[in-house]
Amino acid sequence: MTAGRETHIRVSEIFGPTIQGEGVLIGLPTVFVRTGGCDYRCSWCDTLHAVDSDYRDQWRPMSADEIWQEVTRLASNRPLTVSLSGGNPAIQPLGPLIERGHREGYRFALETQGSIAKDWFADLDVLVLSPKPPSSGMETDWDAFDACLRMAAEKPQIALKVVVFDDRDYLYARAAAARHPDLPVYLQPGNHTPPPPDDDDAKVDVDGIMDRMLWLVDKVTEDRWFEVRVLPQLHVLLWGNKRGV
Ligand SMILES: C[S@@+](CC[C@H](N)C(=O)[O-])C[C@H]1O[C@@H](n2cnc3c(N)ncnc32)[C@H](O)[C@@H]1O
Ligand SMILES: Nc1nc2[nH]cc(C(=O)O)c2c(=O)[nH]1
Ligand code: SF4
Ligand SMILES: [Mg+2]
Repeated sequence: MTAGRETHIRVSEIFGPTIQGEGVLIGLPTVFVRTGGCDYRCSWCDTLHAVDSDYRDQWRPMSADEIWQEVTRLASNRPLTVSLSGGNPAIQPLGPLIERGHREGYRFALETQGSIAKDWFADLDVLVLSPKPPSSGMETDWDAFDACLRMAAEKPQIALKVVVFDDRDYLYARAAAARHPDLPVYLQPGNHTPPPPDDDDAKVDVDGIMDRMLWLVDKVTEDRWFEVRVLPQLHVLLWGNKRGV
């Protein structure tokens, strides 16, 4: 691998401004930089076009400079929060991009499952850690997760976000929250109708997601779990399974 390639970031898509549809920054205008490639393969992943290597030919190695030009063009040079997602963006060398954006007054939030720790996590403004519950088919490596927290070194704002499909997932979320009593926790009802990567118009069962949302609200209130927040994926309610929003 050449030195140049090591500094390049594999990008699946850059889009926005839109609003952040999930978790701690919900509703906030943002531009997304979605990287390509993931060390996980969750059974219900809604972003397979940035995970499955079948879509590799759609991912482009870009320099921090090239990405920055596109972000600032989309934002009309008005500083905003940039959301880094994927795939697993922690695989990519994002440090120089964050440094560049900070110099121009932008903020950075990152979404990752917590399986890979990077020293540049400490430069983020917001770190969203989204460990994966049993329904995903993935196993959580809590040592790796703890390494992510150590790398963040209490500098960014940190939130836990757990997708919940069923009772086992809910119990997993409770255990994850108990393990990290100082972190704010967001529960997100799973979308059981994630898009096949090639079908932008794939229908979403919004009623089904709302049923799961209501079930989750019942669970937390019955359990007197009063520190948690329960939020649907707002962008899915607004735009369904459409890509790039
Ligand atoms: C596509 S992932 C990319 C970032 C990173 N790989 C992660 O999982 O945190 C962004 C967020 O979408 C969530 N997500 C993925 N598929 C979903 C689905 N079918 N329903 C609800 N949330 C989903 C993930 O759990 C994660 O919190
Ligand atoms: N609007 C909007 N909000 C989001 N929050 C997390 C997203 C993601 O796919 O990581 C996402 C996304 O794709 N769009
Ligand atoms: S970790 Fe995130 S991007 Fe990777 S497969 Fe799971 S939900 Fe999709
Ligand atoms: Mg998404």
